[in-house]
Amino acid sequence: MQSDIKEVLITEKEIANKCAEIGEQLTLEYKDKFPLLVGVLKGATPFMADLSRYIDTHVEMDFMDVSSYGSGTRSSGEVKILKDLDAKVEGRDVLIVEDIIDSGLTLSYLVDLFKYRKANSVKIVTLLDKPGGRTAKIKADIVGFEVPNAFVVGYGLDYNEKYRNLPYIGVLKPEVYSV
Ligand SMILES: O=P(O)(O)OC[C@H]1O[C@H](OP(=O)(O)OP(=O)(O)O)[C@H](O)[C@@H]1O
Ligand SMILES: Nc1nc2[nH]cnc2c(=O)[nH]1
Repeated sequence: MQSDIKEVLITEKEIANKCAEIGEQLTLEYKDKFPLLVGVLKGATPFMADLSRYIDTHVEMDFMDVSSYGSGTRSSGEVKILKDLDAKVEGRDVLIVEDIIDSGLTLSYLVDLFKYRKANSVKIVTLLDKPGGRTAKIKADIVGFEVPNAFVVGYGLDYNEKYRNLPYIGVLKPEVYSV
């Protein structure tokens, strides 16, 4: 698997340090608020797992599966709910935990949905931000790293369901992409 990687953009150590730093910030921000952490499946699972262990206050953890990507590297532009939350959102301080904001379509859909469901507050933490890919008007409250306008894989992010289990973020060799 690792021989398919052209370049490592963010190392395992850099990700771990960032999770600790953001976790500390969230601990202060959500002290005594019992926020609802919403992990967006499947890509955000490693970040949700690692980040949550650095938040030293009570949180509720739930997951939602929405998809705007079919197979490959292009957004279909249409967001579908594949799995909804178990938790009720009304009155809650919601923190959406994402692996990446690219076009912004997934997150702008989720923010609107949680506001419609009467959340007390809706914030976004994303490990990666790709501002060059943006089509929707959306900004994360907390960003781990900015990445260039290239398709990245690893640490939850896939290419055709592979590479999610890479411990770092990287870019694939061109010959790996199917045409
Ligand atoms: O800003 P956007 O252009 O909407 O892209 C971001 C979304 O795309 C990826 O999810 P994907 O739909 O590929 O599902 P996955 O996490 O299950 O791979 C990623 O995990 C984000 O949720
Ligand atoms: N794997 C992966 N999924 C994405 N979804 C939106 N942008 C990306 C990206 O760069 N890589």
